[in-house]
Parts: sequence; C-alpha cells; structure tokens
Amino acid sequence: MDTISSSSSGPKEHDGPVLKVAGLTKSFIVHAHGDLALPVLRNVALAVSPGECLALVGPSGAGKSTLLRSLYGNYRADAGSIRVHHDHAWAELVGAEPRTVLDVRRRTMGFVSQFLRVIPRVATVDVVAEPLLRLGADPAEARDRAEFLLALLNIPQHLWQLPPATFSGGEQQRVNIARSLIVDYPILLLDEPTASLDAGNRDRVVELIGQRRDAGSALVGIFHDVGVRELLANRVFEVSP
Ligand SMILES: Nc1ncnc2c1ncn2[C@@H]1O[C@H](COP(=O)(O)OP(=O)(O)OP(=O)(O)O)[C@@H](O)[C@H]1O
Repeated sequence: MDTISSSSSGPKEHDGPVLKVAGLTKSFIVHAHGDLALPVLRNVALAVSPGECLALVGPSGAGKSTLLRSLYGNYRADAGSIRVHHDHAWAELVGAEPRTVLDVRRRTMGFVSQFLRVIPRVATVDVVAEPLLRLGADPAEARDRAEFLLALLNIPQHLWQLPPATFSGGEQQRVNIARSLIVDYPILLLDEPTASLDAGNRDRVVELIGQRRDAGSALVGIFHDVGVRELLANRVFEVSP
C-alpha cells in the first residue's frame, strides 16, 4: 500500500513522551440518583512516546472509553494532569481554556471514533478535507489528499460528491477514518477504529494506522479485536474497575 505523507509539520519533532498523564481521577455524578458519585478513574498515570501504540485493556465497564475521552477533553477530569507536547511546549489539558483544547485538537491530537458526526449537505470529499483546510492547506491539495484517502479506504468514487448521511455504517466509519488521518497528528487516540469493517477494510485501516505509528505518531487506542491489538499495540495499559 502507498505510504501517505502530509503537508503538516509531521509527528517526529520530539524525543521522549509526547503525552503524559498523572494522578488522573474522574467520577461521574448521576443526577437521576440523588447526585450519586460513580468513581471510574483513580490516579491513572501513563506516558506515550512517538512510535508507540498503547492499548487500553480491561473488562467492560472498567473505564477505557472514559479514559480515552478524558484524554481528548470530552470529559472534565476531577483531578490530575494530562500534558501534551504541543507547539514545542507542554500544554496542560486539565482545567485548560476551551481554546487551548481546540488548538491541541486541531494541530496535535486526533481522535478516530467509531461514529461519524455527519454534517448535513456537505459532500464526503469536503468532510474529509476539512481538518486540513482548517490548518490553512491549499484547497486543491486538501481535496487531492481527501480523494487519495477515500480511494485507499475503498469508498467508491461515485459517492465522493454525496453527503455521507445515507452511507452504510462501515462506509461512514471509513469516511471518519479518512477525515481523522488527513492531518498527520503527532498523537492519535483510537476508539475501536475497525469495529464495523469487513476483513479487507479492517486490514487496510490497520496498515494505515501502523504506518502512522512507524512514522512516529504516538497512539493510544481501544481495540477489542485481539488480532488488531496484536498488530498495532506495542504496550498495554490495564484500566482497572
Ligand atoms: N456519561 C456517563 N455518565 C454516567 N456514567 C457513565 C458515563 N459514561 C460512562 N459511565 C460509567 O462509567 C463506567 C466506565 O464506562 P466506560 O464506557 O468508560 O467503560 P469501558 O471500559 O470503555 O467499557 P466497554 O468495554 O464496555 O466499552 C461504566 O460503569 C459506565 O456505566
């Protein structure tokens, strides 16, 4: 398979960890039950370096998704620190201003989820190109790269001009992967990136993500498929309930 390169500065800028988590603690407050506190993460500490892929493992309900979403800033931590190497410095995400979190997401830390947040009426090729355009890329170059990724991920060409709202689950997932990989993020969070894919597409996505790891991205992921985990992860992190 072709190796893709990006117009962004690329992941290999820093030796040592690019993501450092310490003392991370998170409870959910369940308002329907008298503001009951449900502790999920207690004192989590981890670090991930360029070229590494850390798999989050643990039983269902242990807190893997909560940890991944907390790293991306979707959930607010109660205590602790999430530091990301961003713009040649360290950005602390716990307690950060929303604009800091958004800037880290735009340039440094991508998230590949199972589900595409469909934007109505926007053509698939533009959905995929958008993260690169936001970084100021040339529109023709962003479009070329979007088309390249869509072809690589087996999205038929006649679908590229249509909005992905009516696509199958697996097609939407591949559009989402193309959109998440169009920027060469130094850190990539992966939530079951191959969940609804057939074997051929799963292998292609695994290869693409493996290329990112080998090119120096730091990956943290949830991979329920043991075969996928074994191909991608070089370390595991046990999330305890
Ligand atoms: N938004 C929320 N509000 C309240 N409780 C939540 C919320 N999200 C998750 N939880 C609870 O936190 C715990 C951890 O959930 P989480 O989804 O992180 O587990 P997981 O390890 O990813 O599980 P699985 O492997 O089944 O996806 C569960 O008990 C869940 O019910």
